[in-house]
Amino acid sequence: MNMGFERDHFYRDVLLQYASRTKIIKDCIMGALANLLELDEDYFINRTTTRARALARLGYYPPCPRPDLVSGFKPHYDGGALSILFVEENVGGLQVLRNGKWYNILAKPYTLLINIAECIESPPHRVLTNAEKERTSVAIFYGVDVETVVEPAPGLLDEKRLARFKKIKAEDYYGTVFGHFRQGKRLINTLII
Ligand SMILES: O=C(O)CCC(=O)C(=O)O
Ligand SMILES: [Fe+2]
Repeated sequence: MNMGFERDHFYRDVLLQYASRTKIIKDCIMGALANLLELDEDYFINRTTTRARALARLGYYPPCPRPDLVSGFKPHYDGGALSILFVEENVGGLQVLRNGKWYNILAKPYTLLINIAECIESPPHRVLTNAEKERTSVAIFYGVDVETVVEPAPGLLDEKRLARFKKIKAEDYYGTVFGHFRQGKRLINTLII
């Protein structure tokens, strides 16, 4: 019997089911966010659905004897539209930067952490290593439609609120965003007007 195949198959089914269910959450949040910003309710949903990529990243952080010297995940901004993160409870490590201070984000049982990503506005975050406990996480990154243009929403601009960033085709965004990340730079900074 090919146990490897059986396992892979099961794993794929679970991941697909998880991703399609969290996609419903993604659409709820995209709709609510558009409503809050007084844009058309479908504004973000239309740009993150048809040919949008979704990516899963499974993180395993082994215990590390020197958390003071080794980071789990360097400070970064998530790419795309929205990330949904499932982390182990009781193992901290995730931190978000706000007003120059890193805040611990603790996971409660049965909760998902939602992170707005860079095409809307991502907070910088990082993961610290833990000296005693191992940690696993499942992140699903919901991206933007490859045929869309990432731009300041026209509905949010007027003569007093001018665009602060140039537009970029989603295709070009994805083509260059990881290269910038690897170099410790931010693509968005190259779009400042
Ligand atoms: O593992 C985590 O808790 C966060 C990982 C993360 O920020 C990412 O994969 O972008
Ligand atoms: Fe992240």
